[in-house]
Amino acid sequence: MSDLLSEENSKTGALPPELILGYRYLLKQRLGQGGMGAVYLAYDQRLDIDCAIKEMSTALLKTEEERERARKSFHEEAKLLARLNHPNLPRVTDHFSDHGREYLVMEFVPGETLATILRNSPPPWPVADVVAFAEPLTEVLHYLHSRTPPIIFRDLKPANIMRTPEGQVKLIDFGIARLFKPGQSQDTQAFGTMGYSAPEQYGTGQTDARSDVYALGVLLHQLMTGHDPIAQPFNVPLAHTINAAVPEAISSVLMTAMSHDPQTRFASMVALRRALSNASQHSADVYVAQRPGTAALPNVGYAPSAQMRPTSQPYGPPSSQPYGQTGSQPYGKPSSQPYGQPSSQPYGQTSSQPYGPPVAQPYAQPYSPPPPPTYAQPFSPPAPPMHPATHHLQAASVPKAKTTGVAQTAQIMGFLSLLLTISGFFYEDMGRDAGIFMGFFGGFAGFVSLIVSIVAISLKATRESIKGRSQSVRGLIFATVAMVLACVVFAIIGAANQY
Ligand SMILES: Nc1ncnc2c1ncn2[C@@H]1O[C@H](COP(=O)(O)OP(=O)(O)OP(=O)(O)O)[C@@H](O)[C@H]1O
Repeated sequence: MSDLLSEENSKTGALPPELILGYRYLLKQRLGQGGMGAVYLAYDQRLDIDCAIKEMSTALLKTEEERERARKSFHEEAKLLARLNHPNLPRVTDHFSDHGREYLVMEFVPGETLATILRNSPPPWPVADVVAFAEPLTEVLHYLHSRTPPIIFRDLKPANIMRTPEGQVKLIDFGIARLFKPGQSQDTQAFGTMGYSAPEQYGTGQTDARSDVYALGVLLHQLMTGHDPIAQPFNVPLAHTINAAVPEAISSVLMTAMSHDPQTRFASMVALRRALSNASQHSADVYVAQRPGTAALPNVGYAPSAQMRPTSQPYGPPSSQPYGQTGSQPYGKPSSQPYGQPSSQPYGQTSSQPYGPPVAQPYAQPYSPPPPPTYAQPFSPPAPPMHPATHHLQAASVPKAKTTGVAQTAQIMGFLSLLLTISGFFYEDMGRDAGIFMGFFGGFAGFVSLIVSIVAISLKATRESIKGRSQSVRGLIFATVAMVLACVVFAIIGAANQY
């Protein structure tokens, strides 16, 4: 034991269960192991709750000066992280040093990493689910970018995103471990994962919010197409050329996000989110066409599905990450491990492994590469985010004419009835009888369009189409106003008649 904790021992992740760290945290099991450190599930004896503890060692750093600098930066960054408060980030609650190692204590996030989810439910996922999944990510990244000073995540990838059984998404790795990697402590030096990280992270360029925009673009592209970004970093084909179910408008948004030149990317998460939302609204009819056939992972964005519920683990809350399959890659190096293949360096293959043998990962649905992509337009200047003419490319087979047709009729009828009723107000010019006729006819037409609007809203396909929904609601409003105005016209004409 003393050997495991000796300051010379650079190995992390070897602490046994039942060990008490910092006079407070009872170790339960190891959750993951990366290049620079390990993460444990522990029990906080003071607060009576589970927590996750990240362990990092300074032993790889050569000089005492470097080690001291890393320790100092670690405690400074830990304090910065402790000030963060966002539902999509685990709370950082403590940090301490013990036997030459540094520890960061944070909220334990039950559930699975996106890397694990992808192995069990390989992409492509339904476009609408990916857009829903992107929402909390854009929110939390915007939160980080709007801190003072801004926090750039810089290593957004499936292994650093967790999803709780309730469907909540959390970013888990702030890259604090880079401080313990020789030569990686400066912002200007390479830090990230090849394939996901923006080109400027590997050159002399300074990273900013747009570097995270790039990584999110890559991730969403992977979820919508199944294309492995690690295979050919910085050369991602247009999403709709790999998966025809991706509307061109969304494909174009992703291309803008993944532009090589940060200047031509979306400037912020807010801009990316807005563009995605616009593109998906305009493609709403396309979604209706896609969803029945492509629901590979229903409700992946928020609601827990049986597929994603963690299996029970010997120690308390579940970890679906078997030992040795961290899914994370050393920073700055291209990965040689595509998703869906087990790690080539599993822990626990020897009997001396403190945590027992590794759990076999069920690779029931191994990653199958997408059809050979066409690199027809790799990184040509991004097209404008929306192409209205192409939004209906996939919609030929949708019962669109019927559904949005009803909604459209409701809207037009409602509007006409409103015009008729309003013209009743001009009875003095038209004559009393014409005014009564307009009021009566407008009110009656309003009543009919009210019924048509209610029918439109009750149709499932209309409800699923954003355009259909808004048309029916407009029809409903026009019709109601027309009926109310018709009553007003009668009242006015009636009153004028008495005098
Ligand atoms: N707060 C947390 N709650 C639950 N599990 C966590 C938490 N943080 C990390 N984990 C688990 O530990 C694994 C490794 O975590 P993390 O990504 O922070 O370390 P790493 O891959 O070693 O990172 P680094 O890139 O910093 O070396 C994750 O894949 C996840 O399964």
